[in-house]
Amino acid sequence: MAEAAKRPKVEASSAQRKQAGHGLVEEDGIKYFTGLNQEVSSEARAGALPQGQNAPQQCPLGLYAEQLSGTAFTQPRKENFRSWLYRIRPAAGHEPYKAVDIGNLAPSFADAVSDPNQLRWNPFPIPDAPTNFVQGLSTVAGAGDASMRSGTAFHIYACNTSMDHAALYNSDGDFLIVPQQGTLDIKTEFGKMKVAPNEICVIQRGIRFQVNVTGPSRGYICEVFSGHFELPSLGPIGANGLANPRDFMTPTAWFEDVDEPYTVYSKYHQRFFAATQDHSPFDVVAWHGNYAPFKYNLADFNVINSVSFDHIDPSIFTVLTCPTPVPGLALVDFVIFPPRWSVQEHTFRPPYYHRNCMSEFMGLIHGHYEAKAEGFQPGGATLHSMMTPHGPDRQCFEGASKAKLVPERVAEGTQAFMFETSLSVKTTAWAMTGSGARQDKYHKVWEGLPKLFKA
Ligand SMILES: O=C(O)Cc1cc(O)ccc1O
Ligand SMILES: [Fe+2]
Repeated sequence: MAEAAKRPKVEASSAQRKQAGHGLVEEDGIKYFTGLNQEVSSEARAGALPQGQNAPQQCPLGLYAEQLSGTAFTQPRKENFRSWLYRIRPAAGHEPYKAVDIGNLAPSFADAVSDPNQLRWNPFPIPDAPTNFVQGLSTVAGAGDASMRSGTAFHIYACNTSMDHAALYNSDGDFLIVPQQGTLDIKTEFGKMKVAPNEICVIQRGIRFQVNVTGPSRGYICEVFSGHFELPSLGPIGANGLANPRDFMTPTAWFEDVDEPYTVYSKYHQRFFAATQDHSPFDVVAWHGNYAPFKYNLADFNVINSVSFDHIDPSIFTVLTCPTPVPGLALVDFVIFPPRWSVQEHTFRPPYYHRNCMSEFMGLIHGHYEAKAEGFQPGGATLHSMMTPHGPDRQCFEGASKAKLVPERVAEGTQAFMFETSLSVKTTAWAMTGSGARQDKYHKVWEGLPKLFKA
């Protein structure tokens, strides 16, 4: 069999994805809708959704109707996101929220660290002591202010314990979660999602969710304080390519009717608050709308690149973008560096040396990043802030400037990614010292690049 034919197209759980009736697929025993931000309806009990109206005087099956708005009521129709939830009890029924001191969130970037240096971190440590997803959240970098709905934050989660009888919702923005180690079994108000390394998920503002793990688990989170992630426009690429809409998967309704104490955490102004209630918040029996979490397998990304010469800008690998009101300017682009063929002629093929008016935060899910010989490891990170010069290290430059330019598979068994923001980010004390993961000699990778100039 030819090499290419042997190479699996999809990794991990997507390999088992099956059609499961009209507009649905099934994976790991969970049914999902396919598509992105579509208007859908889902019932975990037949007859639970009212027909012809959202708020009947009495809802079917004795449920309460509740609207969850992801955009202002008045935003234009094609950007208007909201869902109607039909639940056993409304979300409003809980004891008062009290501030709790857990995790390492940065409540503000005003006093965070300004550092224009190239920054790199070893794999962030996963604690040995029992730590759940909420307790294991730490902010690395960011800019802006959640209360002004303006900005972004990059976090690491590192945990080993499930969120038993607990849920979290984020008032500050949307989470794009990138697992690096350990599969996440996520319960949400909209249903369940299983998200393995090399998959990502987006859980939008306000949605209650619970993260369950089976062992040491780590990953990256990009939080956006405004807007929502969407597919990039394809321009002259045409109607298909990059991340295709049908590969996005949204949970179908699932609920638990559990009258036991639950803690609900609220992330509000980048701080945690906790409230108790006497029942599970995962009591949504049916829902309809277009505001719902989703997941995506990065192995489904259709890679497009130069087949003639030169290194194409990494925007060609954009999976999702969170736009600003300025056309073409992202608050954050989520970009990957997937396995692919490299065929460019008379070209220095790795990333070029560059200085960017965007800030580039990179992580590695698995494998080895093409622009760095060593030192950038899975579970670690780099930050090249606005106008911070960077590019291939010396070893990579020397190899690639002399390499024989045959067609070559690059980044095989690898998945690096980038959160690229138009903001100028600051780092946190946790990132710079508390985590113990920062490499203080990173700048040395560019040391000794020889003078090749021939006058
Ligand atoms: O800096 C990086 O490694 C990311 C990156 C990759 C690339 O191919 C071109 C530009 C760029 O910023
Ligand atoms: Fe870069």
